[in-house]
Amino acid sequence: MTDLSLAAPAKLNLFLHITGRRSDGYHELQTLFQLIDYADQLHFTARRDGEIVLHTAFAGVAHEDNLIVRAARLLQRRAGDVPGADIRIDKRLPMGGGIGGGSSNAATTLIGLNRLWQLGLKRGELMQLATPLGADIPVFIGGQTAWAEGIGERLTPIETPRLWYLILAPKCHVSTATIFSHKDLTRDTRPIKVAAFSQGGGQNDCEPLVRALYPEVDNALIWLRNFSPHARMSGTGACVFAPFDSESEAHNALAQAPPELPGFVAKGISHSPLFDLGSD
Ligand SMILES: C[C@](O)(CO)[C@H](O)COP(=O)(O)OP(=O)(O)OC[C@H]1O[C@@H](n2ccc(N)nc2=O)[C@H](O)[C@@H]1O
Ligand SMILES: Nc1ncnc2c1ncn2[C@@H]1O[C@H](COP(=O)(O)OP(=O)(O)OP(=O)(O)O)[C@@H](O)[C@H]1O
Repeated sequence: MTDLSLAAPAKLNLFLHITGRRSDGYHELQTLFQLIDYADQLHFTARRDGEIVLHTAFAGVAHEDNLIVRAARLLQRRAGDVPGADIRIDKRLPMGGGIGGGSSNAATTLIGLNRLWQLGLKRGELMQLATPLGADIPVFIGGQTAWAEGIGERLTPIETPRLWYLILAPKCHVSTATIFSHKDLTRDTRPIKVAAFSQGGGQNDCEPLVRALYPEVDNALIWLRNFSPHARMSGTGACVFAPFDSESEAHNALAQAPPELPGFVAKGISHSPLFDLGSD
């Protein structure tokens, strides 16, 4: 019997500027993390023997490399003696899609096991613990749509217009590490203020490079721009998205998508279900 089931929602990077590079190789960036109501679902059950067992197999990802298992072990190391957990996941988010699937799974695991094991760690403590595991994890632990700086971990919650998004997942896998280490990546965008973004400024600095390397992403953006001039890539891709005022407009566009462009429609949300679970 499952003790706790929690969602792990996706994010879109409404824009992504790379403003510099730190001495440890990580990039300084500015982005707006828009949370959406499209999610994986994780199920946690306590064990008695201290083991962490993920029962759902992922193609191409070893058990110990899975961000769910790595997050659970991180918390276990921090907490010491814990009962362990059986974990299952209903996976919907495309892997390597730039919409934060792995990071969100890790965040939900930390919030879920913190509750299941009754550790009482505060949200800020979980965020700090998680940042070395993935720069995108803190925003999911926070559970709020946010403006982000630093390597993506300095977060300021922000209200965004209530929009629907059509997200397309071209059938290619883009490695975040490959894009961030590429010689042709633009790394010197000047920082902007929130107001400049709200007035229509901002772009995704990874987009030109990923489009050049992956024709599937390029074609997806060309197709989507027939419906919206605001179509953009999320993160380091491969997913691209466009905003719509209504759910029906987004579904109407999705219905016309060619077979090589699977996708889904999601609503932008200001708070995820995890927001109510963390304690500050
Ligand atoms: C592209 C974004 O998804 C935008 O939200 C994130 O910046 C990526 O976040 P993430 O997938 O959680 O990234 P990590 O797992 O921490 O790092 C993956 C790879 O991207 C590089 N990386 C990541 C974030 C960042 N600010 N600068 C980087 O250079 C890291 O060096 C690493 O090689
Ligand atoms: N639980 C997990 N879910 C998805 N991918 C995972 C998971 N654990 C490990 N991975 C590995 O991490 C890689 C990146 O996964 P993820 O879905 O987070 O990328 P992404 O969508 O590009 O995310 P981001 O926007 O954070 O860069 C995957 O290709 C996979 O090899």
